[in-house]
Amino acid sequence: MCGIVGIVSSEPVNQQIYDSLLLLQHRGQDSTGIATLEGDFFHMVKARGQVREAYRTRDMRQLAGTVGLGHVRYATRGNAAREEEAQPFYVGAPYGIILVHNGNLTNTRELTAELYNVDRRHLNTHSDTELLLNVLANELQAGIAGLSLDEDQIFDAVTRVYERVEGSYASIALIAGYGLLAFRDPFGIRPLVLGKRSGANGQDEWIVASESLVLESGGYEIVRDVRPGEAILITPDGAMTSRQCSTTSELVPCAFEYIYLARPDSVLSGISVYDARLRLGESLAETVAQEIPTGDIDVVMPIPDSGRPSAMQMAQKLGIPYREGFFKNHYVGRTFIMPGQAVRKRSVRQKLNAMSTEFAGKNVLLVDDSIVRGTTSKEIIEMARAAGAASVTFASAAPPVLFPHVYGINMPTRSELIAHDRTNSEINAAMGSDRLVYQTVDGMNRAILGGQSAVTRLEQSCFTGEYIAGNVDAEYLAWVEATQES
Ligand SMILES: O=P(O)(O)OC[C@H]1O[C@H](OP(=O)(O)OP(=O)(O)O)[C@H](O)[C@@H]1O
Ligand SMILES: NC(=O)CC[C@H](N)C(=O)O
Ligand SMILES: [Mg+2]
Repeated sequence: MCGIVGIVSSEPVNQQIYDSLLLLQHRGQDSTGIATLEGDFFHMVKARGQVREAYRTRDMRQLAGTVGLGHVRYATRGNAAREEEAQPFYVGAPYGIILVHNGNLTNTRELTAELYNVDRRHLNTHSDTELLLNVLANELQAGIAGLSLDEDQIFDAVTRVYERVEGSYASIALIAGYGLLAFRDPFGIRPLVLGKRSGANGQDEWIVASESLVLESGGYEIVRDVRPGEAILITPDGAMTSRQCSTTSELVPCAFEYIYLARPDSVLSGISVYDARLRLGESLAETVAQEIPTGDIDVVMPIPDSGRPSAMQMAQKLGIPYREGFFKNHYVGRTFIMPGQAVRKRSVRQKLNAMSTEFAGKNVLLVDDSIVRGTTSKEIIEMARAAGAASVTFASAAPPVLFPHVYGINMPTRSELIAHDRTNSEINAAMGSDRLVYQTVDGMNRAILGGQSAVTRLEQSCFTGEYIAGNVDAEYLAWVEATQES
């Protein structure tokens, strides 16, 4: 999961893109980049770290132009620390293309070989985004008849990208001289939302971004989600056209967006993230009520931040007081998306502090959105006990994470998942809790999909092991595990 944004405006876009990236920071903390198109020229600034520390005033001044895009990275392929892998990526031919990508490609080995052996293209990193850009460039090049490029040629090139590339990819590109191109993989695994507003001169101004909250904050009307398998082309003067470029498509958005990744105030594929989290809490409360006798729990407590909506709803449903016992240092950032286990472990302690007065002598029910490696929960349970809790029950609003996630969330190896190959009581023992309750897969589906009909199924491979896109088999998973860099 990364955050992406692209804007076509009647005014300079540098500040708007910066502001949008700040709003998407929760989707990636490794590196960030902004590119703008001024006439036929691109300007680009990329840096490691978070948005606030990455850009200087002189960088912002350099980013002239009324069309642009930006990225915050959470690495899933390649190396989080390598600055050359920060996005956007650029190729000089044909025309000059700059691209950002949220997602993860699954046929990178095949694409790497084809790009070298057949297309004669040089790759300078291990990033799958560089592959995606080169496939797009190659297909654009293949479709050129004369000197210039037209709409049909661009859309046809995207159709060929869909035929060659597997995995998940919500993507935005700038093509020098032509404008902005956005496309979303045929399953729409990662989110992409389209918005519009009227500029000071009456020109239509457009935005495409990972999450709807960016559109609302910029004063854009939410037009719709970019459809799975669709491409959208916007010229610098604000003319928008779209085409369904994939012959097959079905919207199957990633369940983990609703559980953890997205901000609660976003609506993705027509489903409010906040409402989904409330419903996850409601469904989890039903399981808790079946497994734990009433009166055994004194208080329900959330693990901030993402566990909060589910915990609130659980407390209400169970009729047990809701209390906040852990307080968060907001300057630490999200722990799960940090690269490397040592830094993740250290950061949990720096980030959360247990307030003894809330724990002393109490039987607490701690609620988190998910347990992945168990880094957060182990530390937290220890902290709750040290603060005087009489007993600690832990509840996860997501089902056990049993399988690697290969579509844009960095949980690639089975051995690092605390639930892998363990029974519930073994996980409970490994975490150090007195009792452990998980959401069921059915409960999760009902909760996230509840109350709407546009989405009928979710990408939920990390819970079920069923991979919808690409040829993800045992051999592939073993290869991913063996080549994981960060
Ligand atoms: O089992 P683990 O491997 O520890 O991963 C799961 C934890 O990581 C996330 O928190 P994070 O600190 O990233 O973000 P948050 O502040 O939004 O909860 C998530 O909310 C869980 O608390
Ligand atoms: N989380 C993502 O969307 C990552 C994008 C891309 N796979 C990278 O590693 O840079
Ligand atoms: Mg958390």
